[in-house]
Amino acid sequence: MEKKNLVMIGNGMAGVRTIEEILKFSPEAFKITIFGDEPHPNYNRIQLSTVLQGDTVVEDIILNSWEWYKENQIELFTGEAVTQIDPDKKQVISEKGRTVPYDELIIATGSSSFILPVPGADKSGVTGFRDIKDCEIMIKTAKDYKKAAVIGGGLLGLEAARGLLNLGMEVDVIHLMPHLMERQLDAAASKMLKQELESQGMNFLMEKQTAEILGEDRVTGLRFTDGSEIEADLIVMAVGIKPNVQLAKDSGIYVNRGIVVDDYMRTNIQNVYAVGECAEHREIVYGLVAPLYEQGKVLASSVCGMETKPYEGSLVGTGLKVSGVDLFSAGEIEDDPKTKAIKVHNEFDGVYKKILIRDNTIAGIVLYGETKDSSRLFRMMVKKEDVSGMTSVSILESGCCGGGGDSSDVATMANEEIVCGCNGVSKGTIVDAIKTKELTTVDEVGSCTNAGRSCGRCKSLISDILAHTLGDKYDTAAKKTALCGCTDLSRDEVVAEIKEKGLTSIKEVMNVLGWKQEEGCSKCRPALNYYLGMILQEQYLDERDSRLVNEKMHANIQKDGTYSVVPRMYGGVTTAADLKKIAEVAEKYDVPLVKLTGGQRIGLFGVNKEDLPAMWEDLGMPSGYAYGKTLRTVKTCVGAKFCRFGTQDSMGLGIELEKKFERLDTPHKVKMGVSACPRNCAEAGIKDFGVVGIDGGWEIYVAGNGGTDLRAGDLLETVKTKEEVMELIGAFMQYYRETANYLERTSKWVERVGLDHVKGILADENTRKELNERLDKTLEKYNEPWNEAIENKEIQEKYYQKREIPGKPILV
Ligand SMILES: Cc1cc2nc3c(=O)[nH]c(=O)nc-3n(C[C@H](O)[C@H](O)[C@H](O)COP(=O)(O)OP(=O)(O)OC[C@H]3O[C@@H](n4cnc5c(N)ncnc54)[C@H](O)[C@@H]3O)c2cc1C
Ligand SMILES: NC(=O)c1ccc[n+]([C@@H]2O[C@H](COP(=O)([O-])OP(=O)(O)OC[C@H]3O[C@@H](n4cnc5c(N)ncnc54)[C@H](O)[C@@H]3O)[C@@H](O)[C@H]2O)c1
Ligand code: SF4
Ligand code: FES
Repeated sequence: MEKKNLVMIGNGMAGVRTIEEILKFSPEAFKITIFGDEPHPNYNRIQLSTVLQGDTVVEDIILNSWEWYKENQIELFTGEAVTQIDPDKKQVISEKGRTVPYDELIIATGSSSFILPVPGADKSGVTGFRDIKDCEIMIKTAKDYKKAAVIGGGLLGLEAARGLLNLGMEVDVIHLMPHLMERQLDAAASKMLKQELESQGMNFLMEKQTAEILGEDRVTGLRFTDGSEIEADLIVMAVGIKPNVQLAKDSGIYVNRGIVVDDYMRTNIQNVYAVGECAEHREIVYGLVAPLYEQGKVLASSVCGMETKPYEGSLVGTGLKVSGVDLFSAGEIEDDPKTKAIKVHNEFDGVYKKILIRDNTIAGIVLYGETKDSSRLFRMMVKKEDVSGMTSVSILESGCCGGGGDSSDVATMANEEIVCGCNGVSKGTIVDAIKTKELTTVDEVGSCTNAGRSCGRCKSLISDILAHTLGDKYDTAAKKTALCGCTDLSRDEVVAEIKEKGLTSIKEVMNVLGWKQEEGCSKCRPALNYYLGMILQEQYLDERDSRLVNEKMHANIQKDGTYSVVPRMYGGVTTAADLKKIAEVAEKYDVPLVKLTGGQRIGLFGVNKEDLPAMWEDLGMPSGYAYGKTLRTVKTCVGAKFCRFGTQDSMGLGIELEKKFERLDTPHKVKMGVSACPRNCAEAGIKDFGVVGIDGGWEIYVAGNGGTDLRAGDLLETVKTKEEVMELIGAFMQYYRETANYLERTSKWVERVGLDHVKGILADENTRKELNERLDKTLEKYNEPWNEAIENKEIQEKYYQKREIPGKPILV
C-alpha cells in the first residue's frame, strides 16, 4: 500500500510526541515530513529552566536525536519555517520556497513569549524565555552584566529568576498582582513562597506595572506607571504566552485565541489538525505538557484511522522547578460560598495545605512545603471521587506517597496511583514494564513508558519503584548521579580519574574527561576546583574565578547587592581595642547595620563592593570567612575560667581549633562549638563538630546541624585531653574532605556513609596519623585573603573596582 504524506509544522514537544504515537500505532502508514523553525531536533523545553539553573546542559535535553529522525525515515527540515498552507492544493510552502504536498497536515506551532507592548521593548537586552536561543542570551549576558529584572511572577518568571541568581546576577522580579503565582496559589501559600524566594536572594517589586524600558540601544532600566524606576542590564519578559496561529489564520483555518479544534483535534479544514499550545479545545488553550500529550494520543489514533475515545479536556496540576520549593496546585484555589475548605497552616514547619471540596468532591488543591499526597489527591479530583465518607485527616494524608518518598512508601502505593503527572503513567504501568521488559534504570523506564521524560520531578519516585520491584537486583551503579550535566561521570569517578591520570587543572579535567560543555557550568567548576585542591594539597593553583561568588569576593553578597564584612574573632573572644576599631570603621564607611551574628561575631552589613579592601585595611583583622565553604566559626562558652559550672577551658580549646582550621577548604561550610560542661551554652550538639567538657575529659559530637535540616550531633568518642580532641577532629575533617560530595554537609555525609563506618576508619591509629599528615600539608598553603587583596592591585582592580562595559557602566 502506498504511504500517505503526513506533514507536520512545528518540531516541538507536543507535535513530536504525536508522531511517536503514530509510529507506535502504524509505523508503515505514512511518509512523514516535519518542519521546525528552530535549528535543533526536538528538545525538552521544560528543562530549559534546569539548563539556566546550571543543573544540566543543552545537549542533555534533546528528546529525539538526529538519528531518531533518520531511523524512522522522517524528513526533517530545521531552521525552516512554513509560511503558507494551501488547503486547496493540499500543500505547504516554506520560507525557502520548498513545497511539500500532504494528505494529512498537523499544525503544532506552539506559542511564543508574550512581549509587553511598551516603549523600549525592542532594545537589546530584552528577551523572553521560550527556547534555547533565549537561554543562551541570558547565560551570555550574565557573564558581562550584573542586574537582571524579570517581569512576571508566574511559573516561568520565578524559574528564570532562580536561574539568573545561579548565574551570579542580582535579580528583581516585577509582578503586577499583590501575590506571586496568583493563578496557582492563594495568598497564604504565595506569602510562604515569597519568603522562601527572598531568602534565596530574589527581590520582589509587587503590584508594579511596567510603563517603559529605558536605555539607548541597550536596556539600562525600567520605569513603572507610578513613576518609579529601577536599573537593569537584562530584562526577561515572563508575562505569559501567545499561541502561534498567524499561519493558520492566513490560510483560512478558524482561529480564536488558538486554532479551534474538535474532540479529535480536527480544525474546520479537512485533513488539517492542530495539537499542543497552538490549539484551542472547548475554549481552552493549554500551556502544560500533560494535556498536550493526551491530545497527541487522541490525534495519533484518529489520524491512523483507529477507534478512539474523544479528547474531552483535562484538569491540570502544576509544580515549580526551583530547588528549596515544594509546591503543587490544581483546580480552584479560592474558597467560595459553595466550597468547604480543609486547611492546615503550619508556619513553624513551613507547610500549608488547602483542599477545596464542593458537592463532596475535590474541586481544588493547594499544597506548599509538603506535596507527597499530591498525586493521590489529584487522582481523586480528576476521578471526582466521593469524599463524604472520609475524615479530613484521611483526605489530607494517606499514610503513603504520591509524589515522592522512599521505597517503603512505594510498597503501600496503589497500582493506579499516577507516578508521572506529565505523561500520565501509573505505578502499575511502571512495575509491569520493569518486570516484563527487565528494565533496570530510570532512563530505561522512561524510554519504555515515557515516565520521567518531561519535567523530571518523578524520577526519584521511579528510582524508588525500581528499588522496590527489583530488590537486591537493582543496579546501584545505574543509580549513580553524574557530577552535573556536563559529564556522565559521577563524583567518585571524576576524583578517581584526576588521581589516576594526574590531572592538575579544571581545563585539563574537562578536556581529558570529555566534558560536553567546553567551559563547564556553575555546578561543576566550583566542585572541580574543590576536588583538585583537596587531591593536590599544596601544589594546586586555586582558580578563583571558578569559585562561588561569595568565595570569589571574600565577602557575602546581600540581597541588595551590597556585601557584609565579618572579621575573624577567634572563639568569639574579642578585646576593647578591636571593638573600637570595628566601631570606627563602621562610622567611617557609614555602615548601615552592625549586628552580632549567630556564630558570636560582629558583622558589618550593607558595604559597597569598592569599599571592601579599604575597610579590611582599616580593620587590620583577618577575614572571618563568614561566606565560605570552610570553617566558619568556633562558638565557645566562657568555661572554667569564669563560669562556676565549667570543668574545662572551652575558650582556649575553641581558639586553638579556630586558629588551626581557619581557611581550610571543605566540601561545605563547617561550624564548631565548644562548651565546658553538659549545660552546653555553646550549643555544641548542633554543630558539625561539637566538643562538650565533662569531668576529666571531653565528649566529641559530629554531624550536628542547626539549620534547615535540624539534626542533633552523634557522639563520636569521649577523650581525656585537648591533644586527643585536636587529633580526632583533624582526622575527621580530612576524611570528610576526601570522601564527601562537594556541597554535602557533614550531617548528610555521615547519614550517607554511616556513623559506624566513620568510627571504624578513625579507630585505626595509623589512618588517623595519615589523615592528619595530609591535612597539615594542605593547611600550609593558605594565605590571608583580605591581606592579599589589600596588597595586590590586580586583585583590587579585577574584583573590587568599577569597570566600564560598553553601553553601561556596571560593577564587575
Ligand atoms: C522554560 C520553560 C519551562 C517549562 N516548564 C514546564 C513544566 O515544568 N511543566 C510543563 O508541563 N510545561 C512546562 N513548560 C511548557 C511546555 O514546554 C510547553 O507546554 C510545550 O513545550 C508545548 O509544546 P508544543 O509542541 O505545543 O510547542 P513547542 O514546544 O513550543 O513547539 C513548537 C515548535 O514549533 C515551531 N514553529 C512555530 N511556528 C512554526 C512554523 N511556521 N514553521 C516551523 N516551525 C514552527 C517553534 O519554533 C517550536 O519549535 C515550560 C516552558 C518553558 C519555556
Ligand atoms: N513549572 C511549570 O509547570 C512551568 C514552568 C515554566 C513555564 N510554564 C508554562 O509556560 C507558560 C508561560 O509561563 P508564564 O509564567 O509566563 O505564564 P503565566 O500566564 O502563568 O504567568 C504570567 C504572570 O505574569 C504576571 N503578569 C502579567 N502581566 C504582567 C506585567 N505587565 N507585569 C508584571 N507581571 C505581569 C501575571 O500576573 C502572571 O502571574 C505557561 O503556559 C506555563 O504554564 C510552566
Ligand atoms: S556550658 Fe557550662 S561551663 Fe559553659 S557557660 Fe554554660 S554552664 Fe558555664
Ligand atoms: S511528572 Fe513530569 S516527567 Fe514525570
